[in-house]
Amino acid sequence: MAASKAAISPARREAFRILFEVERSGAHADDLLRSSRVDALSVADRGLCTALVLGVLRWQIRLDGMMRPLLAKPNVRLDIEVQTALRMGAFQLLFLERVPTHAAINESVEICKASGHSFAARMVNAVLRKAATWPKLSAWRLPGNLDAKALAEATAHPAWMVERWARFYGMVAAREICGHGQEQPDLVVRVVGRETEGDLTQKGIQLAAGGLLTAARTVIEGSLSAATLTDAAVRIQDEGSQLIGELAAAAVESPERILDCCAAPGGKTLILAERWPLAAITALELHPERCEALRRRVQADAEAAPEVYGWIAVVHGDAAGLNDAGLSVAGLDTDGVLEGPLDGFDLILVDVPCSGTGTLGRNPEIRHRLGAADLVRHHEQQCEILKSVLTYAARVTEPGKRVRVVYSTCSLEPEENQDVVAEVLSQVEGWRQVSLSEPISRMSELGRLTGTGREAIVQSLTAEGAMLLLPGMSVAGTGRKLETDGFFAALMERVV
Ligand SMILES: C[S@@+](CC[C@H](N)C(=O)[O-])C[C@H]1O[C@@H](n2cnc3c(N)ncnc32)[C@H](O)[C@@H]1O
Repeated sequence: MAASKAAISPARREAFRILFEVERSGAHADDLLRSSRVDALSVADRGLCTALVLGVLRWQIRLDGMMRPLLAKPNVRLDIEVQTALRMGAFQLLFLERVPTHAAINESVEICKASGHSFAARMVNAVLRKAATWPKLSAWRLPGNLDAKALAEATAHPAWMVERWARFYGMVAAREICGHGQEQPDLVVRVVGRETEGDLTQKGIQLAAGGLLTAARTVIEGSLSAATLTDAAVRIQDEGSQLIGELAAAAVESPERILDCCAAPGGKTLILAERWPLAAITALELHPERCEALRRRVQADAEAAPEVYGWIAVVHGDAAGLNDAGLSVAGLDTDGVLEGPLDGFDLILVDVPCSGTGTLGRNPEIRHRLGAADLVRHHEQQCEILKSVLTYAARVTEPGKRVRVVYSTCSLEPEENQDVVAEVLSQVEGWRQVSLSEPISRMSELGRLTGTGREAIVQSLTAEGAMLLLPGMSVAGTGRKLETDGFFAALMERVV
């Protein structure tokens, strides 16, 4: 329910609306923060709104744990509106140095009333007055010597998640992952076209070199509104995600036909197009709305930077059903520019839907929704997609022709990563896993990796030659930490 009283500042009103929606409908905060409503706020209000939304979601487990004992009935589930007003108030009191105590408390009380929950206003007021006496957490530092459960509590992560990371990757890595999950990730962009960096500087946006990739830029000053993004052909995309696109692009020396199997919103499709403007790219997406949005995006980007786009066909279809249905112009809803049959691919990217546990800094709400049982569901869906793609690719490719497939996720969970690759390779004939070292060397030779980028990737290679980027990890010999989301990529090829 919207909170609309004038006594509530626009930033807090919008933050409340987004947090309510995230909790009620399962929407992603990141999507809602990029809406035109947020764009319409002043720069300062946009900053406060973003800090409130992401901060509350990051610290929610800890905030709830601190406030629960103050409630008359600590185990009763509060209405979302009341719970959200409490979380917003407590977050401001504990983490935001420049928000006056009275503003944090009074506006939370007003939000509670304006959302139709006047009966809870006194309780919200009393709990937040108590919270105002607690020591600030804004200079938060992780204490040493924590076990996984204590680490989870200190960093507001679910214990089951942290216990798994500690088991798979060790306590040092678990600490780094959790620490990264509590920080605001860098805003990273990819600037496409020739004069756009200069355009951005004129608009007050300052960029610095990327950490891993020479084509990436970190925004160090200024605010990117939707208008800036459209005008300047600049795309917001985490560097880890850009890296997967770059790795896929470097997996085959000179691909002519590329299939991007799970393509929307299109970040990696557009990198493939940028790197191989002469290749015919088919971007497949299951969900009609996401497919339509991708089609519009491809069109807009091609108009903004025509020199880097060749042939991209956006196709609505199911990667898990490829082997039965195949890809055909007639059977699928295409953008009408297809020529010839959709087969004979030499490069395929399978960027499957996943739990997203590598992206908790950017998408903090994932930790509140995901359960251990969801990993089983993801694993089954991922195996189904990869198996369908490998079987289909082998069937439609001429004998003797090499096909390479990059499988990727933004998950840190073995069930979604190497377990999927191993299980599917044990079920299909004629495919093997190969090391990513060759595409990495190619990227290095082409000057696409920074020194830190090369170190980070080499350090992240598994025994099978897959890559697992753990967010927050220290990059050996550079004194730097990995600032990107976590990603997994594995390369497979058809045995010829
Ligand atoms: C991780 S996202 C892909 C991100 C994208 N590659 C990018 O870089 O922007 C996974 C996408 O796969 C789509 N998807 C899910 N199941 C699918 C299926 N069976 N076939 C095709 N696409 C699917 C989802 O709707 C979602 O858009």
